[in-house]
Amino acid sequence: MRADLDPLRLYSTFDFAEHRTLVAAVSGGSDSLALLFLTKSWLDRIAPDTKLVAVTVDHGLRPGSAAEAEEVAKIAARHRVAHRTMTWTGEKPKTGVPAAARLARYRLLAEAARLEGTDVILTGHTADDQAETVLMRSQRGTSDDDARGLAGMAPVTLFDGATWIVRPLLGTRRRALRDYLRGIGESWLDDPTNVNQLFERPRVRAALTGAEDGRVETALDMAAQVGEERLRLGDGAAALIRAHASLPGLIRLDPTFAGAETTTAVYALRILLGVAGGTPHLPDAARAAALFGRFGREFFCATLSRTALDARRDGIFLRREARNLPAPLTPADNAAWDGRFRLRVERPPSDALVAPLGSTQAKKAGIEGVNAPASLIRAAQATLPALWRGGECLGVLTAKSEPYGVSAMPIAAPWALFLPGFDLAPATAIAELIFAETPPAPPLRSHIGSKA
Ligand SMILES: Nc1ncnc2c1ncn2[C@@H]1O[C@H](COP(=O)(O)OP(=O)(O)OP(=O)(O)O)[C@@H](O)[C@H]1O
Repeated sequence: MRADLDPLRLYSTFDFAEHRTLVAAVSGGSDSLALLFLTKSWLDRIAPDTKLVAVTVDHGLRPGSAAEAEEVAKIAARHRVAHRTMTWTGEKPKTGVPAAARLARYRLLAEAARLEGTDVILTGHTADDQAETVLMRSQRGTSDDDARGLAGMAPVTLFDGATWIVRPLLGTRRRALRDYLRGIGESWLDDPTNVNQLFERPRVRAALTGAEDGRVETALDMAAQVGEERLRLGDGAAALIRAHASLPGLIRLDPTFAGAETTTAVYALRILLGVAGGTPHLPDAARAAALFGRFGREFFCATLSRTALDARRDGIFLRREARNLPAPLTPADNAAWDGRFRLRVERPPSDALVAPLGSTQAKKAGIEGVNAPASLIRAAQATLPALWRGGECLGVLTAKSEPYGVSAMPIAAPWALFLPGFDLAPATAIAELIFAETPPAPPLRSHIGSKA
C-alpha cells in the first residue's frame, strides 16, 4: 500500500480510545467506500473490538437512490461491516435543495450515531473536496464569513453540539483513493448529482478535474495557512473574551477592551455581537472594525447584527435589540428560540406559550448586586424568553429558572449547528461567558486548547 494511504498515518492525529463504536458515512462513491475499507483494515489491526457501522443516507431525491443504499449495504455485508440506511422522509423544499439535503444528511447521520451509542461520524471528504471548498469560497468573495472561510473544512467539526464529524482523508487526493480501490478489486457508484453543472460544487469540480497546474496544491496551501491563522486569532479572541463578564441577556466588556490589539479585538467583538444577537453568521468585519475604532473615544449607542451596543463610561454593553423577537409559540423540547436559547421542556402546562418577557415584566424583576446600569439590565431581560398563559407571565426562562419544567439553555448561535475545530477556543470561552454547555473534548490525539 502507498505510504500516504497507510491507515496508521491517516489516523495518527485522531484518538478514538474511548470509543467502542464508530460510524462511517458511506454514500457508495469512491471516497467514502475507500474510507470504509481503510478504516476497517485499521480497526482490524489496532482495535478489533471497536464496532464499525456504515451509514447511508437515502435522500429520496432521485429514482434509484434506495437501490444504491441497498448496494452499499451488500458491499458492507461482504466486508463484515454493519450497515444502516437512514431515509430523508417528509416534505422536500422547492428551492435550496442541496443545502436542505446537506442539513438533513447530517441530522440523519447524527441520529444514526446516537442510535449506535457513539458521537463520531467519519466522512470521506478528500483533499480535492478541500480545494473545491476553498475555491468556491474565494470565488464568492470574502464578505460572507470573511477570510476565515478560506481555512476550508476542519479535520474535526462538532455538529449540533453533540456529534463529531471527523475527516481522516482531508489530506488525500481522490485519484489515490480510486487507485487503491482498483488495486483491491472494488468498484464504486457514481452519483449523477456530482456532475450536474447546475450546482456550484460540480462546476468547480469539473474545472479542477485533471488540473495539473498546481491549482489544487495552491488552494490546499492557502487552507493550511489560513487554518493556522484562524487558530491563532481564535486563541487571542478567547483570551480577550475570558477577561469579560455577562449576565443573562447582557454582556459587559470592560472599558479596557478599547485598548486591545485591533485584529484580535475586532474578531472577538464580531463573535460577541453574533452571540448577543443570536445570528448564525458573524457580522461584517468592516462594520465591526468601525465600531471598535470608536471605543475609548466616544460614548454611543449603535445596533449591528440584531445587537444593541451601548458604549458607556463604565463599560461596553451588548444585548439583543428589542425588535423582531420571536412571536409566541408552543414550547417544544430542543427547539431553538431566537438563535440564543435552546428550550428544555419537561411538563409544559397545556395552553402555555413561550414569548419574550417584555419591558413591563422586566421592570418587576430584581436586579440587585449586578455591575451594570439598571436600565440596560431591564432592557436585556425584556428580550429573554418567558412562559406565558393567557395574559399571565409564569416566569422567565433561563438555565436556572424553569417554571413548570420549562427552561432555556443559552447557545452560541454562530456555532450552534457546525463548530469547526479551528474555533474551539473562542467557542469554549463564549460558552463559559454565557453559561452555555462547553463543547466536549474533540477526538484528537494532542488536543492542546484549540489545536484542531
Ligand atoms: N448519501 C450519503 N450517505 C452517507 N454519507 C454521505 C452521503 N453523501 C455524502 N456523504 C458523506 O459526506 C462525504 C462528502 O460528500 P460530498 O462531497 O458529496 O458532500 P458535500 O455536500 O459536498 O460535503 P459537505 O457535506 O461538507 O458540504 C462523503 O465522503 C460521505 O462520507
